[in-house]
Amino acid sequence: MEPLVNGRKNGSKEEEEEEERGKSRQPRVGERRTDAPVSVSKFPRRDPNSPNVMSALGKTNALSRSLARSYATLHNTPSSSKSPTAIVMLNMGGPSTVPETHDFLKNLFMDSDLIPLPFQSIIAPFIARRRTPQIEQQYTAIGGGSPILRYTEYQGTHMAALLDELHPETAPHKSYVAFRYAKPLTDEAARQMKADGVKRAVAFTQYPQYSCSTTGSSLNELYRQGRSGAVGEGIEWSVIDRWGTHPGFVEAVSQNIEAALQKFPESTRSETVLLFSAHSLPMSVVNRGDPYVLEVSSTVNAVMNRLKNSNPFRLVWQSQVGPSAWMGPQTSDAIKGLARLGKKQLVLVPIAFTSDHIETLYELDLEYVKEAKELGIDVHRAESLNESPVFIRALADITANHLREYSAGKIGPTSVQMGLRCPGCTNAVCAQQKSWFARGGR
Ligand SMILES: C=CC1=C(C)c2cc3[nH]c(cc4nc(cc5[nH]c(cc1n2)c(C)c5CCC(=O)O)C(CCC(=O)O)=C4C)c(C)c3C=C
Ligand code: FES
Ligand SMILES: [Fe+2]
Repeated sequence: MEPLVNGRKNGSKEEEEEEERGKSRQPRVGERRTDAPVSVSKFPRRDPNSPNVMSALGKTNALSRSLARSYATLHNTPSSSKSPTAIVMLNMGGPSTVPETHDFLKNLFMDSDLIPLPFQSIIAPFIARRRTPQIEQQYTAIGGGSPILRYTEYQGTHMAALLDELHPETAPHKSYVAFRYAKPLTDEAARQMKADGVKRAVAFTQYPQYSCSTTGSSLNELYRQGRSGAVGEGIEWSVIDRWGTHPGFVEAVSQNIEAALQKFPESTRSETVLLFSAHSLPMSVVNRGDPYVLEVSSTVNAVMNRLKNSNPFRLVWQSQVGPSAWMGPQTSDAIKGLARLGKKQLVLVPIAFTSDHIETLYELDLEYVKEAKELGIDVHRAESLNESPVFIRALADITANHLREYSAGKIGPTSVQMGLRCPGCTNAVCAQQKSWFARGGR
């Protein structure tokens, strides 16, 4: 981002003209819009000739100014004395620095919602210790840690700034990061919310597609914290539990795919295979009735519709851990298979995670891209959503719609789909969590 002066850039004539022109166009991230409800058309299509999404959207002085206008909110300091509406960004997190890797892995292997192990409290620390050197080496290779916290904070603060304008009735809004395995953990977010005197909170999963091993685990933890009073008393909770086919999210992903496709010669571009890659799930979880595989497939379908099926595609699965059976085909095997079938051009598309992390920066960029190149394939990866203004606008749109419909009594605290447990679920906490949130956290 460009440097800001007192939260606002020095105004130039060019900027003023841009502002004047802007009165007749769609608002950009952080810009005020009071005349109409948020709609799909506000997720602008990118210019296929421009090099990246930011410039296509006009990463202009006006955008910098509009972001600057929200500077106080960026630092998450609600300006009024009214307690903020909390938007709790749920995600797994990652070690921000290499030495945090062990604690991250220990928390991860201790989570029986993710990996149920016999004698978990004894075996989990042992596995975490054994796995730490290899994973530390991967975080070192991607620059010394996971960027998930940096991106989640960026996305959350910018989303909250937009929300103040899109839904002033519940302003001020403040985003809180609640990671499941890395700092800031859910209890840290709870402490901050309690200190801020929060009375209304939205649990907003940052996994677009629902899995009981990801969003479900985060909600179980939030339920434990909420029930214990750690977040404060008398909070009214609601949940945004999935949004894998939201038009703004689909648009943001599609724009990044289009940008990657531009890197291929026009004459052969349409032959490029789009390989959507999502974190795999153990077959035991799939067969329990977990909705993730179906929901990731729905995202892919929506993206391909938005791209007017311009290219052949497959959905493949990466990052399986351990010896048990996982959802396939594995990304690595799919690349080898496509090479064998004579495919020469490939775009790898991360589809189940919204910011860069070890799977994109290490597994896709360092392992699979290298592997594909060695097999004679020209390969590019679609960028992760990271700081995409189209994506941040989508986050704000999802939340504003949720708050609006909830206030109007059109929806309850949880989605209809969230009420249904997996047919094979034997986890009592899932039942307690779902009914606690369905009562608005009471
Ligand atoms: C949608 C995303 C993810 C699903 C679904 C998911 C399921 C899942 N994961 C494991 C085990 C591990 N995952 C690990 C890292 C990791 N997982 C995801 C996302 C999903 N996991 C991400 C984004 C990351 C990396 C975080 C980062 O900062 O980069 C790890 C640790 C790394 C390693 O040891 O390989 C494990 C272990 C299971 C068992 C599972 C489904 C049950
Ligand atoms: S495992 Fe899916 S609801 Fe419990
Ligand atoms: Fe994982």
